[in-house]
Amino acid sequence: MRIDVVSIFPSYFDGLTLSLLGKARHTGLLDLRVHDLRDWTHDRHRTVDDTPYGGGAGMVMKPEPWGLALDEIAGSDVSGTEAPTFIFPSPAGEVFTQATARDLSTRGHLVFGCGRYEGIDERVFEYASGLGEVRLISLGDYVLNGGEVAAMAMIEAVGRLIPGVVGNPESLVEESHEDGLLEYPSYTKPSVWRERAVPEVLLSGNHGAIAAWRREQQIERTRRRRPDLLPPAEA
Ligand SMILES: COc1cccc(Cn2ccc3ccc(-c4cc(N)[nH]n4)cc32)c1
Repeated sequence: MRIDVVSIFPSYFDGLTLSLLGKARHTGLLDLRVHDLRDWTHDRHRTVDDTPYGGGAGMVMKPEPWGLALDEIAGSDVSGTEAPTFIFPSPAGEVFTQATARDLSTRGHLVFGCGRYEGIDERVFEYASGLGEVRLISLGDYVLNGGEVAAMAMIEAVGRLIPGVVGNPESLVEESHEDGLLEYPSYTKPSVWRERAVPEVLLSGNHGAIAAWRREQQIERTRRRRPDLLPPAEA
């Protein structure tokens, strides 16, 4: 998979050289390219923003640099297999879920456009829809200062689903949200820690009992913390 990121703060993404995604980049499983939007400006001050038409507080990101950036990135996709999917983090977008991550992980080329200020000129999204699918995606119902943190989270959630990135694919199945429920509690040695013992069933070697206990824990946790996720049968 190829992922391009466009931002006025490209160093935000230095963290993606570490750990599993860093390894995936090194082995070629993930082709991640980070771009500075100011590279597509042509004035002395490398201007990317201006005042909003209609008035209002703050500044809006100018469409010209974005149009040049998206044209170059979309045009550089030599695989030519499919058009890129453009993802713009936005407080006004669809909410990102594990299902969104699974969907995006099946695509060949993602382009993340990270806005700042009060957002990006709306015509950029309209223009990008002529280059590929456009998705405005929110990380959740809270306000960030820009799209970079949201893009980092989405890139990690999508990147780890690429076959080969996470060593043991089984670990992708049993985790929270994969089966719609929150994951069960985990324990490791020592079996007693500060007078707190590991649940006996986990030491029993009875795999059927362990699986049943874990499922019950998932349902109980989901009922307590995220009743909205409970399937009707378990409500
Ligand atoms: C109402 O508050 C805002 C209205 C407009 C713009 C901004 C700041 N901002 C600029 C670009 C940008 C991209 C994403 C997000 C964002 C995503 C999520 N889940 N929260 N916030 C916020 C962004 C704040």
